[in-house]
Amino acid sequence: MLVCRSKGLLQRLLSPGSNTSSRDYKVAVVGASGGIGQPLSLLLKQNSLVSELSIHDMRNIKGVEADLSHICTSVQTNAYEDQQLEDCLAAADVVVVPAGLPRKPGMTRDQLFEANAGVALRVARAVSESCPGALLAFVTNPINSIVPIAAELLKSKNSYDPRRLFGITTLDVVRARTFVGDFLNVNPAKVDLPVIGGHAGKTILPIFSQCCPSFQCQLEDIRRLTHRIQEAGTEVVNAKDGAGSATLSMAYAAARFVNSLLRGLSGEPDVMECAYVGYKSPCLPFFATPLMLSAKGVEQNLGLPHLDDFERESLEQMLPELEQSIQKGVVYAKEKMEKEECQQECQK
Ligand SMILES: NC(=O)c1ccc[n+]([C@@H]2O[C@H](COP(=O)([O-])OP(=O)(O)OC[C@H]3O[C@@H](n4cnc5c(N)ncnc54)[C@H](O)[C@@H]3O)[C@@H](O)[C@H]2O)c1
Ligand SMILES: O=C(O)C[C@H](O)C(=O)O
Repeated sequence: MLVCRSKGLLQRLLSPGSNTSSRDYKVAVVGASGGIGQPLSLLLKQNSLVSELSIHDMRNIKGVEADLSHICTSVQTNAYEDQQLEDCLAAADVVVVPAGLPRKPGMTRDQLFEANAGVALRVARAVSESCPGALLAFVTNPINSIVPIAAELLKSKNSYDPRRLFGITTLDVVRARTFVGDFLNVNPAKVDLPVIGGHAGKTILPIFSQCCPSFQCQLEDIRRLTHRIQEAGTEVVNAKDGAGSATLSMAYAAARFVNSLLRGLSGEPDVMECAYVGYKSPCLPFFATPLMLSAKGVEQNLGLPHLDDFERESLEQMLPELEQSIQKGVVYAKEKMEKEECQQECQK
């Protein structure tokens, strides 16, 4: 008799590729014991599109599993320790990665590069081995470099599909909605506005000219709101005073993004999110824009929204920094992979 841990997995074995009409997905969370990973797993445990939640971390993952297992939803949770990453990711539909060090006050996101770049290589390699068709979404900072690193690794394994690799920038959108909601004294859930570029300081660019509801205000107010959105992460880092960066709001934003990916996978039409991708990106090889999602991952890159003069000027100003961050990731990945190849040759 065929015994299968997950309904989703059984279905995929019986009719591979049949998932577009199914609502029975396996989601893997890498870094699930962390400040983001735990509340994100809690939210995914309540998602009716998920049948299996596979969680991985280098520490304390069994404790997190025991805790989650006492929650009465039908989502089955399985935990994997450090060396079991490939098992954790086997046949996953979506892999979401909140693994890696967070900032402390005074640090830039780029200063996390050395600590976190290896996470991108390790997870991308495991995805290429265990679930090459999965949608892979990184939370890990510095996002602007982490996604290009993962892309290089996947290319080297012939598993790169730019429709399926994402840097999650949803928190910037969530913040933009919240701050505009406060400013206009309206429900933030009713506010819609795109945020483009990347995810660090001035590379985060909210497009107020496309805000719905539209509003008229002084350029000074737009500058102030833009600056607050660009520095919102630092606001939380400073308020936490050394205890880490945004975790709860990020878990909310990542859970929302994963839900949108799953809705796209399940064939729901018109699912849109802004995210940092390398599929038909305007301006640079990787760029956050509004996207239409589908069973393919990105169905369509909706490109740059219409920009006013202030937004066009801000876009021009961010491009050199974002380009440098992308290049830094690409160079790191190439050098690291070359070194590994050399070491393997030497060992033969
Ligand atoms: N994209 C965004 O908008 C955004 C927002 C907030 C935080 N972040 C980033 O998310 C990351 C995580 O933040 P946090 O507050 O949850 O940090 P945290 O330190 O609380 O948790 C990180 C977890 O990752 C685990 N980990 C580290 N390396 C790993 C590996 N190779 N494999 C598996 N697990 C690994 C750690 O054991 C830890 O449990 C940071 O890099 C942070 O800067 C991004
Ligand atoms: O600010 C950070 O370092 C975490 C995250 O990128 C955020 O925007 O909250």
